[in-house]
Amino acid sequence: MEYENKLVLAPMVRIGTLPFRLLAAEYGADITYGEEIIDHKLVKCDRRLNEKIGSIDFVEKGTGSVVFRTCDEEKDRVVFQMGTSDAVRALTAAQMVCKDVAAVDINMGCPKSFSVSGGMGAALLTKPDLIHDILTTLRRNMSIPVTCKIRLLKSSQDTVELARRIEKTGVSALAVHGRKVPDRPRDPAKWSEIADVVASLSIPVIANGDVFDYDDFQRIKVATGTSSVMVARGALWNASIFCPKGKLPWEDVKREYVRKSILWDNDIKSTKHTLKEMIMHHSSLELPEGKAVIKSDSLVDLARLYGVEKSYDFFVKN
Ligand SMILES: Cc1cc2nc3c(=O)[nH]c(=O)nc-3n(C[C@H](O)[C@H](O)[C@H](O)COP(=O)(O)O)c2cc1C
Repeated sequence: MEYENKLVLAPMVRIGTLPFRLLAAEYGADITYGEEIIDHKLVKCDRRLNEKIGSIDFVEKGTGSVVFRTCDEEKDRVVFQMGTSDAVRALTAAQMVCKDVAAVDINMGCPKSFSVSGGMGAALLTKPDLIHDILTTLRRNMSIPVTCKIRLLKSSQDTVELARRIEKTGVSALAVHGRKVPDRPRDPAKWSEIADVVASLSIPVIANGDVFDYDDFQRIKVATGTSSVMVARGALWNASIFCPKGKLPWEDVKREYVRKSILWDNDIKSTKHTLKEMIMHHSSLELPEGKAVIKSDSLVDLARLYGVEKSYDFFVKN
């Protein structure tokens, strides 16, 4: 996979499942990251072909829950993002999915206590030897691209130093979220510090942070000097942000998301969570639509709510 000149859907826990990734791609995303999946969880899964819907599922033994679902249509652009703190376990997990995805990415930016206390996510940023171990192990043993996603360190110099070490492991690209570990999402992303990384590396850098409109793609490219841009919240709130002609009405985007969730038999909890996040941004969960989503028990309830019963009938009959 190439990483130059790409519009990228960022990894988002509980959001970046198959229907959301396909939605973003339909609107113009070139590369779509899946939600972070922890290596411990993936290694407990079996790979199964789901003949009913034509997906490839990684299903947890014992519970039967689908941990990762993908399909042939996205094989050349989907990135499997992993949470890990151990090179050997990361490799075991990566080898399980490598034939079904375009690349594997390691999350080195998540500041949440669940990740950090397990030595994953942003905890890795202070362990350059472990980063080296994980990335070189994956690189040497995998034929698909390996990448990672970091946050900024305390000083720009520290970030550049770490980015240079990461580049030496042979990764194909580096995504940089322009915030530091203690920063909140409302703090502005520091595009100038991403620019320092871009200027110091030869591999493609994917700039991430505060892209909310199509015009922002050009602004962040100019400000950072890179050609590839990753979007999280801007895509969550309206996945058609990737359309060069401008965003579609969010009502249409939401309905298309529900339709795809039905066709790909998406987990109802994850579908509701994504819809609630969209509604909270544009309106309120206290209004009738929000209340109805909260009350929905199944995809058929959501099909009725959004007037896409035909998709549900198609799903049931086929
Ligand atoms: C709902 C949500 C879930 C996220 N989950 C992940 C994740 O699984 N892995 C990751 O590396 N970053 C995750 N992030 C961080 C985003 O990928 C991104 O780095 C951050 O939101 C900044 O981009 P933005 O300004 O476009 O939102 C998440 C962000 C949001 C809003």
